[in-house]
Amino acid sequence: EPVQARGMDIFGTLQSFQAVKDPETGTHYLFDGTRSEGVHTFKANRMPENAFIILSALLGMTGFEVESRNNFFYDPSAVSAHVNAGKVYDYYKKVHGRDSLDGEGMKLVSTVHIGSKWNNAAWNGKQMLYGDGDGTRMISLSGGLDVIGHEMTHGVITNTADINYENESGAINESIADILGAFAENKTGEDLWLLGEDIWTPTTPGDGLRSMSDPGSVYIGGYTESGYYPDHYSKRYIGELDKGGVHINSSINNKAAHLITDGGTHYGVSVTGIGKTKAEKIFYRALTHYLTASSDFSQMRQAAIQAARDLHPDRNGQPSAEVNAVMAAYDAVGVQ
Ligand SMILES: CCCCC[C@H](S)C(=O)N[C@@H](Cc1ccccc1)C(=O)N[C@@H](C)C(=O)O
Ligand SMILES: [Zn+2]
Repeated sequence: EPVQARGMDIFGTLQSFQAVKDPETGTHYLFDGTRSEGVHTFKANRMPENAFIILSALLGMTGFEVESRNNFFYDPSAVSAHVNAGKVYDYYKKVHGRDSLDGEGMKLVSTVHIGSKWNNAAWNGKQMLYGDGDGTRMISLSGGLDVIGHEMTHGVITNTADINYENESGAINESIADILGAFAENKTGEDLWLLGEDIWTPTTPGDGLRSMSDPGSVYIGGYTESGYYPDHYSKRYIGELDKGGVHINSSINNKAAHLITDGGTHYGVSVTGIGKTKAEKIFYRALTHYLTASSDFSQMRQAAIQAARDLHPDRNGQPSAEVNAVMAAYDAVGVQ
């Protein structure tokens, strides 16, 4: 039956959350039945990540129940994954009126300790998977609320536009995961626009895996001519690596989202920001009403403009400030 349980998250913060107790054995499980069909968090058995990703997708393998003693859970990665999944569930419910990833309350399944020192997290079409990080480049990825928002947004994408995961479509897929993941984390200031800042390079503060506000400030190595993430369509990566640069070119659309929200002048184009509350609804509506599996950057622009027009109609034949911000932002990053 449902019980209030406690445990330490990866930052050593005591968390209190929903779990269940097996009346026969008295064992507790990381299952929160208060959010639709539930939030269930498991641990893997150090199986290599590629094997686990495939087998869990094919066979529905989820790993093992997380053990506890006297209703206290001692696995910080699992506690972080469990608590953060609940927070992202609440974000989609409260802000977008969406009941879980499929809109019908589907169970949220996460498994932590995937692979060994794996510096990544994934969505395998059915559940979220989190690595522990190698301790230097990354720490347990389930500690990043924007990471969990990113992976769960892939779940929303699967159940809506189901955007392809390569080339321009893949970059849009990745960018929507970053945008709604960052908005779910709902930080303020520059931290809103950094991805993975809480679990990235524990000894270096203020950095992240990607920056939405200034993509070109983050070094990515030899993928691009400059060695930095692109912040304009003319600088996009064209090649085979990273499935055609899905984690590279996503920065172009991320920058558009930053400009729509906060405004700014980018390559001489000025945008008047409209704020997070409007921006997140425009991107959610673009995803759920206009994007498709093969959407490219140009179609992302059109989808965002149409979503903005739906939510903020023209007046006297003139586009609203919101529609103008979307058009200007895509002009600024060179997407027509
Ligand atoms: C092997 C399967 C790889 C799946 C890639 C997943 S969806 C992904 O994009 N993961 C994010 C994790 C993340 C998210 C936000 C902040 C930090 C890290 C990601 O960006 N992965 C990078 C490291 C990559 O796969 O290149
Ligand atoms: Zn992703």
